[in-house]
Amino acid sequence: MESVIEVNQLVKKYRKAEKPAVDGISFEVGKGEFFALLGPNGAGKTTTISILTTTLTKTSGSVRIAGWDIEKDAAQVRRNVGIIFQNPSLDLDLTAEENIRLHASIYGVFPYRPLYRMMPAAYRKRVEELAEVVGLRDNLFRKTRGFSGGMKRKLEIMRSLIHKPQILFLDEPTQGLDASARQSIWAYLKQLRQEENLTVFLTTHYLEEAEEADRVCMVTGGRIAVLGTPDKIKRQLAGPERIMLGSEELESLKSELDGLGVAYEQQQDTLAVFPGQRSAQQIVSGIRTPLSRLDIRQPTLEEAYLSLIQGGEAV
Ligand SMILES: Nc1ncnc2c1ncn2[C@@H]1O[C@H](COP(=O)(O)OP(=O)(O)OP(=O)(O)O)[C@@H](O)[C@H]1O
Repeated sequence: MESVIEVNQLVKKYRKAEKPAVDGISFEVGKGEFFALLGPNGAGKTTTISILTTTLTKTSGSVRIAGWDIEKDAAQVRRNVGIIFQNPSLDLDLTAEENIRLHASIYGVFPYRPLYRMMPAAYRKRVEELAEVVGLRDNLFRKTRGFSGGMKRKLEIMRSLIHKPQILFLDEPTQGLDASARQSIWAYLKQLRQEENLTVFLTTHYLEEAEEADRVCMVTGGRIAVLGTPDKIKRQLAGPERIMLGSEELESLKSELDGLGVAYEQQQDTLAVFPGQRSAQQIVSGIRTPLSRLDIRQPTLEEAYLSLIQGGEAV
């Protein structure tokens, strides 16, 4: 897969800081990929995303975005990325559309005209398409001061996509939004990824959002602790799947499991069985004791994340 983000041995040491906020990280993100950067407070996520979007200078290392060097070709990098930061940065005295128009002309995507109807047809078409998908069509010409948090976020997403960037950077984009606003923003981003092959680079504290990612990179203390698909991370950090067994005759079940030589752990009236090299089917077919519960539980990303931050050290 073609890489659109290439980060090599990136280091950022703030002035007067004792140790680097970002301490030699390297990774690549492929075109169209959904990549999530996850980590506890102070891990270095905002620092990393700020360097990648040219709003902060690095100490050392190299970064290429859409093939362009973030320092030598900063203008081209900016043309190819859309950015949504933690704090909304809309002008509340302008209408939704005016906010977008201003942004589009600052970026040099469309020339500024004082009225919407005087803007080029291509601009109006893009605005209307985006407004339709995010569901802001009826509010496009209203002042943003009265917008809810969710509406403001949707407008920011529209604004960040007006110049058809290849990569969208989102720094905790759904912070402070309710579950339904979060869900509709994610549904919209999914649609864009499918329709425009957009690459999405996300930092988040919401683990269920990272669960949807193609790959997750967990950072702690400015270093990569683990990088891979959510499935790989779960297996690596939270251990393998468990078979959850319940029975009215728990003692008999335990002695059968002992006889089969499989490891298990009692959790109240349920036994969590660790299948090891065997399949769940092989284990269950060796059991005669009647079962009242049988299910297979995968570790969640939440469990993986907790085991990482409690463990503290890089895996
Ligand atoms: N402008 C700054 N000057 C000095 N140190 C800073 C500055 N910005 C961040 N830091 C430090 O760099 C480290 C990484 O911070 P950063 O904001 O990148 O982490 P984060 O993972 O985004 O955290 P959060 O989830 O809380 O946003 C922290 O120790 C922080 O205190």
